[in-house]
Amino acid sequence: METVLRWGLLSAGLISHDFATALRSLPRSEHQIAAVAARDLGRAQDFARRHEIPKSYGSYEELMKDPDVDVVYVAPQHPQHLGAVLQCLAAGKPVLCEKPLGVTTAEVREMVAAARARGLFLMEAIWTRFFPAAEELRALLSQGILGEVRLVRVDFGIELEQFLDRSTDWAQAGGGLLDLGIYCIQYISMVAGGRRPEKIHAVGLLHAKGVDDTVTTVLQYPGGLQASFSCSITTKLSNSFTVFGSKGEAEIPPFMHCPTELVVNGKSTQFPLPKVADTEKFNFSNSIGMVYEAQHVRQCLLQGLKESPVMPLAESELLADILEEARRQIGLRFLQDRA
Ligand SMILES: NC(=O)C1=CN([C@@H]2O[C@H](COP(=O)(O)OP(=O)(O)OC[C@H]3O[C@@H](n4cnc5c(N)ncnc54)[C@H](OP(=O)(O)O)[C@@H]3O)[C@@H](O)[C@H]2O)C=CC1
Ligand SMILES: O=C1OC[C@@H](O)[C@H](O)[C@H]1O
Repeated sequence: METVLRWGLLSAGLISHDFATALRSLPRSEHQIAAVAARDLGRAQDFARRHEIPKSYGSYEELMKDPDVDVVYVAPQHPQHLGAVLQCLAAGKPVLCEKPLGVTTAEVREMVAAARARGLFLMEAIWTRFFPAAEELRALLSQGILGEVRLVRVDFGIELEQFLDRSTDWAQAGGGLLDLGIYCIQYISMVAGGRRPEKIHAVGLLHAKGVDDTVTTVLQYPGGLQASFSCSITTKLSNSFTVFGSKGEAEIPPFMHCPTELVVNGKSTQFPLPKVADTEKFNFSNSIGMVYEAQHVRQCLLQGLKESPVMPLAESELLADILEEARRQIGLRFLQDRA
């Protein structure tokens, strides 16, 4: 593969706009956007004009056949990830798919198996892990700076119901767990070294529209590590993440899902975002930070990797398992859940 990575974007939606804006801030010798596809050609064309993308398609399938696309960024809403990812893999394209990779564990395992069967790269876009603050925390944990890690607390609550229709759309697998809770679980799993919890207990309030409104879950890992998280689409929470160990504590303040600060035993270190022109507007907080995951994907592909060592496929499966068990315990089922 040439050193320039040519992206194809599936969807002309909100996060796809942010990702395109972030990609355009990177050196063109390393990242270019070759094409965008949307269900509606007109919207794809408008998006392409906005982002100076040479090609636009009115169907995802057309983009997947484009030989000028090296990797596909899958960014429709949750329920559309499965079909798009499987089609991309069948077309021989490596994939970066937005979180959550799938709505159910069965969906995630189907995508993982397809990627492995075809020997193609697949990564769930848990962009948080690629921020310098998160990388620094991983390094400190591996050095044992906090001693034996004993307890993790994290929460993610935003009043999404007030401005994001999909957050309360049951048919689109809305709610807090899949959209926001996944960020909490990925931090807990990162601290736990990707190990499987031995106990999961979830309590939850369901929203009038049938999705999860606010959920609190506790987990226990072999060896005694305990973790708790809360997520909400109706209540603003602290949106911070804290790890307590036998020798100290580390905290990532809000917004922990796109971190620019790490506090270790009271000492703060800032990790400023890359500079971007004031004229560039984003739909979500700190989206310029999507450059980190894009650069990671390029490095993985240049090295011929089939999955990310930082966000491995087995861990995407584990995140899906934890999400599904929490949903089961609070009585939340989606269309995609098998009988
Ligand atoms: N990493 C991050 O920080 C963020 C990640 N995300 C993730 O990205 C994904 C998209 O979120 P967001 O951009 O806010 O979503 P949008 O509401 O912008 O929808 C994205 C696209 O999904 C497709 N779509 C929407 N509704 C339907 C439907 N009913 N049936 C079929 N397709 C539909 C459309 O694709 P088309 O354009 O082709 O018509 C739409 O443009 C989610 O999975 C979310 O978890 C979202 C926000 C932040
Ligand atoms: O990934 C996300 O991060 C920020 C939230 O506002 C958004 O709904 C979610 O999809």
